[in-house]
Amino acid sequence: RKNTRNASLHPLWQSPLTIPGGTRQSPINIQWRDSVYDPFLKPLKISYDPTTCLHIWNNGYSFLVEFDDSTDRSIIVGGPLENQYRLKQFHFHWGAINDWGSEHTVDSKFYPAELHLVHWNAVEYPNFEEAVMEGNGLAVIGVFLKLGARHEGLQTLVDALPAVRHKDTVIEFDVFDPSCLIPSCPDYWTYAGSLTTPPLTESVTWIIKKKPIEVDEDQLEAFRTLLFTSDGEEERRMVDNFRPLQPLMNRTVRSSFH
Ligand SMILES: NS(=O)(=O)c1ccc(B(O)O)cc1
Ligand SMILES: [Zn+2]
Repeated sequence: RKNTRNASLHPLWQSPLTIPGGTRQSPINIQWRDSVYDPFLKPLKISYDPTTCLHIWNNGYSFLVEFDDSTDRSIIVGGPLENQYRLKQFHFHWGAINDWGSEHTVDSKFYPAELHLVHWNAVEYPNFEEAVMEGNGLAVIGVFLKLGARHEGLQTLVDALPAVRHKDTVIEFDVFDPSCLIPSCPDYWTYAGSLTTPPLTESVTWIIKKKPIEVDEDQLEAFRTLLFTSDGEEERRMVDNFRPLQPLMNRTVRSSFH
């Protein structure tokens, strides 16, 4: 029988690789020499309250650490942002092997994994679901992970992963300060983009940190022990949960540094 599968569907998400009519899709390759230094970009100010941490869960795409976003206790402000944004969750994307795994690339180089800290514009919108639909609704900080020294802050997450091995499992996670996962170097790139998993809405101001954090092989391997599948289903290892690169189209990537 002719393969009638739609070749442009991404195997992982059974969704279009590109949004028809999409002009600001993510992820993209960041060509360092094409990025434009913007002297008006402010430093990004990050203030998280570790007690807003709620739980870790496996949603079948990644594992997410979710936060209480009912108040302004965990927020970011400044950088390219006109308002302050509330932290809702963070999660990762990674590969089956260390040669790939990140969603964004820098000069076409993949990192073995990428952290996304997802925030929404609580000044202009009543909740996350509304903000997801708006061009300035979300701000996601991207942090690259590279193979190196063991990351003690990440280890507390890694130790919890066996409890969320299957899709739709969740465990309580009372105190965690995600700023330990963000490099102290203030340098970042920023551009207008989208969510990288469905609903792929073009509502994200991306803030990609120039410096990666270091994690060790065992910590990356721990990510790869997670499953896309629910308990009782045939096991499929959660790896390569990153979206293919999307066209830059009519966008400029700005840098906060020379
Ligand atoms: N991978 S991502 O940070 O672009 C992202 C964030 C949130 C959601 B979502 O809440 O559906 C989807 C993708
Ligand atoms: Zn993501």
